[in-house]
Amino acid sequence: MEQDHSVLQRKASTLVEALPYLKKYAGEIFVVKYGGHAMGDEALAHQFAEDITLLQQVGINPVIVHGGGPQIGAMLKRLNIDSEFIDGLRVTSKATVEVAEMVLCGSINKSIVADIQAAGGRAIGLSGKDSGMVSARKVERTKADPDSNIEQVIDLGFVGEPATIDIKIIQQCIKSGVIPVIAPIAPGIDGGTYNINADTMAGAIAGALQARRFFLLTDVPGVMNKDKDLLTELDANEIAALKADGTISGGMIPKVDTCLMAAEEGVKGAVILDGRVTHAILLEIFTERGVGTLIRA
Ligand SMILES: Nc1ncnc2c1ncn2[C@@H]1O[C@H](COP(=O)(O)OP(=O)(O)O)[C@@H](O)[C@H]1O
Ligand SMILES: CC(=O)N[C@@H](CCC(=O)OP(=O)(O)O)C(=O)O
Repeated sequence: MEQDHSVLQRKASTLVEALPYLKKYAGEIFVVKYGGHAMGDEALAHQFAEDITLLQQVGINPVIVHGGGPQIGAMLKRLNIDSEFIDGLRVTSKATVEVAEMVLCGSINKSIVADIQAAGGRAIGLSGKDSGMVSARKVERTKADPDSNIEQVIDLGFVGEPATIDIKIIQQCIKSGVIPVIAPIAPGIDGGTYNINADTMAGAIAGALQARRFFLLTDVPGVMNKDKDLLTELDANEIAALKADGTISGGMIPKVDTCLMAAEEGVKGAVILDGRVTHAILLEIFTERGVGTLIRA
């Protein structure tokens, strides 16, 4: 019987296509934001861990920052704690931040680490609290009152954004061949614990590390227009217009903002892409056209 070589040939041609990229990226840091919606499926989670391990094996230095919004939401519901979002940020009471820390630094962080270990890689779970990596400042939001038009401060509670980032512990992990897996929880300058949007945390870390690439994995193909067509590239002006007319809303707001900030800080490729697609990261890195939305400064 004649053998069908087509599958092998396809694999070989993909590998040949990938070779120039492997050389180009060897020794570079890639920050990957792994979103709560993208990690819902167990098989995809294992595949994500395998892809990350493969990147490390070919000489790239992956750094993972993860979310877990839906998982925090589910736990809050079980505990009968109400939760609401303003501009993609969870209003965070004292009780909510306790749950966020438990879910992010506990179950989610450890399950990503375990998946990477099972895939043959080495990983360590950290949060902004560990080794003084991140300190947070409280996020301020204002909104104009529709009647008086006077700006009013909205209190989001224990929602923070990175104020300082010390990259030493991340660099030490990379040097030791260990993949850092970072949860978006950090101590405030006031001593409290702050819940940081994972996109914001990831972009700040990508900027501080001067990462070569920054990937935000989510549950949509990228940024889409009103007709649901994928927008393959966006700059700051286009993003401002899409936010102003409401095309970009909710959880997509912190994503585009953090990509812009990372790009402005020197990250060369900030991309929002679909974490539900098989081997999404590999397709983005090792193909000429890539997938998702590339954000330019
Ligand atoms: N213009 C847009 N294009 C794509 N998604 C958008 C857009 N505007 C808002 N979104 C919403 O942003 C969501 C992704 O953000 P989020 O739910 O916070 O994901 P994650 O958990 O991956 O961080 C999408 O599922 C979609 O509902
Ligand atoms: C302040 C804030 O909104 N924090 C987020 C942190 C987790 C997160 O960002 O998770 P995803 O990336 O899965 O959305 C939250 O509480 O949901």
